[in-house]
Amino acid sequence: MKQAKNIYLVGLMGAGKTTIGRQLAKALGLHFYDSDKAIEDSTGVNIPTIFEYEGEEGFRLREMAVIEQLTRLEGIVLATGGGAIIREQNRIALQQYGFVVYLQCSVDKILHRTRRDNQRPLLNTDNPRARLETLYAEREPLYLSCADYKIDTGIMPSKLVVKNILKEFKAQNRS
Ligand SMILES: Nc1ncnc2c1ncn2[C@@H]1O[C@H](COP(=O)(O)OP(=O)(O)OP(=O)(O)O)[C@@H](O)[C@H]1O
Ligand SMILES: O=C(O)C1=C[C@@H](O)[C@@H](O)[C@H](O)C1
Ligand SMILES: [Mg+2]
Repeated sequence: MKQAKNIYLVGLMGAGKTTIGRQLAKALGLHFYDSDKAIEDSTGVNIPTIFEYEGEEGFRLREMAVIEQLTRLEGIVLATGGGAIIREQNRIALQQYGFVVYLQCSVDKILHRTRRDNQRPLLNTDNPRARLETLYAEREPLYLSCADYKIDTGIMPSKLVVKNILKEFKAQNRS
């Protein structure tokens, strides 16, 4: 079993990566990073603007560069962008350097959580439910393929999600 010093969170938009990631980092005394925020900080613009000017492809290239940088750090909790696992290079880096947790969440819950937010360009469509269902179907196998642990964030409070992840992370570090 691997003994990772980092926790990397993967999962769809609104699954809770930022929320859970911050709490995990606090509990473990680790630094928290968010690949979306790192991209925004380095470009000085928000994600919808990057999509507008560079398209999804431009965004994915930036995301890959940021993940390459962040996976060099040791002792961090990293919330990855919802689509980071699309690129094989990212999946390999995440698997290699961290304990990867897939935050699973139903489409219904995600729609509810993201209903008032317009910061997610892929959901700015006439039919966000259909879009999410497609993304879920396409990405679920990829999330699972690189995850060391998965947990459903739609059925329990974030505190309990954090408690379960901490238990698994500590167990893999002991074995
Ligand atoms: N376990 C949970 N139970 C209830 N609500 C939650 C839970 N986890 C997160 N939320 C809520 O869901 C919303 C989305 O969570 P968050 O922003 O952490 O998702 P995310 O995975 O980082 O999304 P993105 O990929 O778009 O950055 C927030 O309003 C948060 O408070
Ligand atoms: O699911 C996705 O592809 C995305 C999720 C967000 O975290 C951002 O990375 C961006 O909006 C794209
Ligand atoms: Mg987030």
